[in-house]
Amino acid sequence: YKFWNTQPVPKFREPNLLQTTSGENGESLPEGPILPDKICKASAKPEPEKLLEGFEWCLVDLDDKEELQELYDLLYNHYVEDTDGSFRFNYSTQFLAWALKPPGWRKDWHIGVRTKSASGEGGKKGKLVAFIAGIPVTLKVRGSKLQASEINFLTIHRKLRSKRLAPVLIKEVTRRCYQNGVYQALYTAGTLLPTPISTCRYFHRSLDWEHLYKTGFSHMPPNSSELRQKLKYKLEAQPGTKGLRAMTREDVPGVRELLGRYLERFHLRQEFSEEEIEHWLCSQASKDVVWSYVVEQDGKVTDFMSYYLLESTVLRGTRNETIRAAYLYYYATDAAFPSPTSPKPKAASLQATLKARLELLVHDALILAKQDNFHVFNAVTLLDNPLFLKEQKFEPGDGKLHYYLFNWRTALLPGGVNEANAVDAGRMGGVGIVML
Ligand SMILES: CCCCCCCCCCCCCC(=O)SCCNC(=O)CCNC(=O)[C@H](O)C(C)(C)COP(=O)(O)OP(=O)(O)OC[C@H]1O[C@@H](n2cnc3c(N)ncnc32)[C@H](O)[C@@H]1OP(=O)(O)O
Ligand SMILES: Cc1c(COc2ccc(F)c(F)c2F)oc2cccc(OCCCNCc3cccnc3)c12
Repeated sequence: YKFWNTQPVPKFREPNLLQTTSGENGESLPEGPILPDKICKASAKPEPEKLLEGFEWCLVDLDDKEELQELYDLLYNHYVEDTDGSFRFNYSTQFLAWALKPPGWRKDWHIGVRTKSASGEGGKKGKLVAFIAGIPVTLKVRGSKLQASEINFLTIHRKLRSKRLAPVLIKEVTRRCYQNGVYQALYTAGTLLPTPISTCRYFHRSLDWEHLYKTGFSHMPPNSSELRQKLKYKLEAQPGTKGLRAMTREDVPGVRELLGRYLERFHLRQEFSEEEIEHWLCSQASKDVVWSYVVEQDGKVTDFMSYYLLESTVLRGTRNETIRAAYLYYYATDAAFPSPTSPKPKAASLQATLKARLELLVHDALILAKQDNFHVFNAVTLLDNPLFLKEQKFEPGDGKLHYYLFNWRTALLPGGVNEANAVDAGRMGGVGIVML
């Protein structure tokens, strides 16, 4: 039987709020909202979506250690696994607090579903069995600036799957966004839903091949050996870039300016305030979650790069093994801009300069991550990543990362891969947002 009253079939066919620019008979439609703001606002009911008996809505208070732990436990046991169910993301409590409480965060966008506790009203809290979260984000999509929400960490307890609860959670977070005057949302998913605006692919660069082999993350390629694999991924003991040092709060204005200019080269990107740059890259909240480095030359920040820690639990093994993965986060370099002195360089030589610079920065990131005992370094084919993935020995992952923009019509964006799903540096300039 169904826990959830399947929503009455809507009288009219609900507009697909995820579509690209061509209409039914191929005519090109204008960029912009699919449902006008005032329609969204008017449609936001004052009451939450109905849940069937035995379940109730709740807010998950991430400032409460106990509730943060409950969320951690729900995700630890029921969040995303890789395609063949060998690994599951293990977002730490510090990571979740950092990811879900950026400047401007809203308590009413941390939405949970609990079982109704036996003692009815006001008794002990029931069990947290589902969650969905949104955070506020300022998006730039081609020429448009949107105050949107970023939706993430949608999770339903395994025992409550395939009961149409996900659409109820999505409707509820939509309602609360509308109530707050937010009519667009950005999210990623590994599953193919109506109309992604872009599709990327993730890549993995081995740092500790033996550990990845032992845990079943990596396999022995034909006619290779453990020694040969270790040699293939061997790294220098120290980074090589002159002027490379850990980012500090004093670097925030310089990094914000550099990143802002660098991201203008991508059709989909986020605008960051100084508070947001600090939060995401070098705050107390990002400690032990994000590592950020700058390159300072003649008192100026000319480059920066960062990566975040996200462990995965190994599900098959007996001993509760873990994979410590570093994920390439934001970076920027002034090698992307024509230098004011040299005459207008040809695009090809500018890209060659950028590629060379990014190789050095990412190679140093690999060395630093290896120093900190990470087992693997992951990256997605967004930003300028296609310029260095192959050379830096990243191998393709077995899934895709689809980007979705809810209630905003815009043309498809290149995701750094071609039709054959191979990395393609000719398909850059689209996605400039790194999703956690
Ligand atoms: C303006 C503001 C708007 C705000 C909202 C914007 C939209 C936000 C959208 C959410 C962004 C999330 C971003 C992330 O967090 S992506 C990570 C998602 N989480 C996981 O993968 C964790 C493990 N899996 C689960 O917990 C469940 O399997 C989930 C919860 C994923 C589905 O639960 P369940 O397996 O019990 O299924 P159901 O019977 O309830 O419902 C089946 C329906 O749900 C559709 N479905 C399945 N997976 C997803 C998915 N990842 N995004 C959107 N829709 C999804 C599916 O097409 C089907 O619809 P329809 O095709 O039959 O109609
Ligand atoms: C997703 C994803 C994978 C899929 O493979 C794994 C999934 C879970 C694991 F525990 C694991 F170890 C994987 F390799 O490998 C990645 C490497 C780099 C970045 C990745 O996703 C980044 C954004 C994930 N955010 C939300 C989300 C989560 C899951 C599916 N789709 C979207 C991924």
